[in-house]
Amino acid sequence: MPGISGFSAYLPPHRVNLADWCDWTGQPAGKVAGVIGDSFRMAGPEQDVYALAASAAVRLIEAYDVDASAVGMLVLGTESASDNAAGAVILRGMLDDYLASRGRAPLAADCEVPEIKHACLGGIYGLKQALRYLATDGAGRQAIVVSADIAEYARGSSGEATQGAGAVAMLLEAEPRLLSVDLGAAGRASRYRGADFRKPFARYPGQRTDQARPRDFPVFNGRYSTACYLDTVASAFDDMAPRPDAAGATDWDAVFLHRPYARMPETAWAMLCLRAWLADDPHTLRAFCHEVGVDAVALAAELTPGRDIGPAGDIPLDAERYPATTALIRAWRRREDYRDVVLGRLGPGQAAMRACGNLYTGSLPAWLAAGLSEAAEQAEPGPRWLAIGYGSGDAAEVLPLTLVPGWRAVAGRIGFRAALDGAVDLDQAGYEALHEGRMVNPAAGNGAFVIDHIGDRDEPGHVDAGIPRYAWA
Ligand SMILES: CC(C)(COP(=O)([O-])OP(=O)([O-])OC[C@H]1O[C@@H](n2cnc3c(N)ncnc32)[C@H](O)[C@@H]1OP(=O)([O-])[O-])[C@@H](O)C(=O)NCCC(=O)NCCSC(=O)C[C@@](C)(O)CC(=O)[O-]
Repeated sequence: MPGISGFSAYLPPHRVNLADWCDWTGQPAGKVAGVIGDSFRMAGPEQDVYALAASAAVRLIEAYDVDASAVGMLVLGTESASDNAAGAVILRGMLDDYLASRGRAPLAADCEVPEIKHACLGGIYGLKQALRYLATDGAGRQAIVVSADIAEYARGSSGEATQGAGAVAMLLEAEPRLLSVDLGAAGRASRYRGADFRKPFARYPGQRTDQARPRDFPVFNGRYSTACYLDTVASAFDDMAPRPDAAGATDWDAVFLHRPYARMPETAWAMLCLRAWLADDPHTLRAFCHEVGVDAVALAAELTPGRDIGPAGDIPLDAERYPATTALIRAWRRREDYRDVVLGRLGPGQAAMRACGNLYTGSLPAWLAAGLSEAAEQAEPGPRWLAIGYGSGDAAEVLPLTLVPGWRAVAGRIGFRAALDGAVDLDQAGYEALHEGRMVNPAAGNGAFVIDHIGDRDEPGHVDAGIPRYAWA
């Protein structure tokens, strides 16, 4: 069964500490630390998403001594594309230049180079495409999948604390050295709803200039998007074929979910656990509902995926959309068994992830990489892992994974903690400057791609206006 043989991560050095950000903005530090995390990274104007992606891919090639000529597919999953023609081929160009500068062979001439977009799910869709390639016409080859994004929200919006930037590259093989991926047992779901989270161009073709937005930041209904996440993840979970080695619906050794901020995966997993509890032992769940004053019938209705979650709008989950579920989860958090059943099953690597922010497509691969790095230092982690990807718009994928024999030595090469090193903390002026696309001290470099210059020629025979040229610095 094909799967994952390596991970590498690249995060740009500019860092915003959320405690500082709370001081600058007057947001409640206790809530932000409890719900969101510790910090996030920002790309400087000298780095676009292709520079981030190539920086992660170079780390992968070096860490796993990849023979680029054996790579038959290079996929880029991103929702931060700055070129609407092609994307992964730009990444390919940077990798070929890097390899040539070291006297090494370029990527194979027959390497496929798709860029895939579906909000935060593009990298997981890319992973599935590459696994199918390895299982069919790409037999005997390797594939690289890079998930890279720059997650920015307008200042003053509810998403501002959940920004981030970075890239995670994965090496895939038919005989994986870290995790096999059981595509045959995977679950998936998608549906079209109203405006949960979109990124229309700042000025839509044909739109009047005075109606244009200043930047193409996301247009989103934050709290509505959390309800979409919960509902579609539950649908994809139900779509998963039962595995013979999984005793119960939630009987996994470690679960990893798309992680826009710390609390979101916890709530989603707690809800999936409640559904399993309702199916396996409705009597004790009803008794618990009674004890804490939650309507058990309303709870059962809320736990059924695919129901009408109402129109988009800024309503908290505990108001009209999931009142019984959130009340019960809050009560469950105070019980001892919540620690084992819910928190104890969420994957390792969470402390490292609190420092990352939302990496959009890179968020779930980063958690897997952080989890493997941390698990490699633990006694004997259980082998049955589950990855749950989600992308607004909205769609979810559930992938059963298995740690393969010998994974520990290979996980030691991921070095996720090292990828977090070298951060440069921003002050308020620096944060605001970067957010507005102005240069503060260029912090990239020391082994990363940067934009060297942007072409400006627009004459016959010499047209490169707007096309970035990159340098390895
Ligand atoms: C998601 C929101 C709206 C959350 O914004 P918010 O203001 O934190 O929302 P809230 O008021 O509903 O509170 C959330 C939690 O904070 C708790 N809380 C309240 N007060 C306190 C306090 N004093 N101390 C401690 N905790 C406190 C509150 O009780 C609740 O916890 P719960 O018990 O329900 O889990 C915001 O972060 C946002 O707009 N984010 C951007 C959108 C987003 O991340 N959506 C997530 C789902 S969609 C997704 O993941 C896809 C995405 C975004 O990554 C994009 C893509 O796919 O491309």
